[in-house]
Amino acid sequence: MSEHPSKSILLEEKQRVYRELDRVKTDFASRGWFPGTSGNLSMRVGAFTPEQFTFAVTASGKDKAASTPDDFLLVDETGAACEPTALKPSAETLIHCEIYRQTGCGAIFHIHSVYNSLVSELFWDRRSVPVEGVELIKAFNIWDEEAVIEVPIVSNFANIPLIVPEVRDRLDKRIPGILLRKHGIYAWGRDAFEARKHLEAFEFLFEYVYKLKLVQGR
Ligand SMILES: CSC[C@@H](O)[C@@H](O)C(=O)COP(=O)(O)O
Ligand SMILES: [Zn+2]
Repeated sequence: MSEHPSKSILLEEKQRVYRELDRVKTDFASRGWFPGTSGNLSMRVGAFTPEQFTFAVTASGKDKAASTPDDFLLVDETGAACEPTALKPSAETLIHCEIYRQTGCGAIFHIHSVYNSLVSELFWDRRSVPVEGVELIKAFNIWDEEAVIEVPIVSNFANIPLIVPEVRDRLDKRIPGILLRKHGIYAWGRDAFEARKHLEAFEFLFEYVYKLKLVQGR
């Protein structure tokens, strides 16, 4: 049997990823994107196949505005810790696992915001948020004139494993994000830079969609 990739991950790579996640965490905390300890972040490390991969993820329930040596841990494709640790991975780690498996992306950022929660409920009946012809759609590398996109919304069960099959079924590889109803968004990209760019674009677009609906009164 071949060695799990986590075993060969260099200490330097792990430290580099932890530092990068810490910078993102500090930035998002300053924007108020982690209310009440919500949200979680992850970045992949080492080799990837859909069957076997490793990623660094935020520990569960931490104050995400603080930086401590206990903020992150490495987990495998099943969400289990790769090293002996007292830390608990994010309660939503299995959602990260599924997104990595489906997309092979390099980073996944999850935040709760008022606008992403509002649109996830306003458009729940159609199970997606339509965004029509807004320039920032280009942040998703979609360049069509007056592009129309639909951002998928899935159920928000308290039992996280129940959410995973819905994520698998509804994830649209053209759209680097998925909403959980009245909960928040998962956005991803090939690296931390791209995942952050996508998340910022989603948050802009959700505020736009919500406010447009409000002023149009429909
Ligand atoms: C504290 S409310 C938010 C949580 O229930 C959850 O949705 C969340 O985003 C953070 O969970 P965590 O286990 O810290 O990663
Ligand atoms: Zn959450």
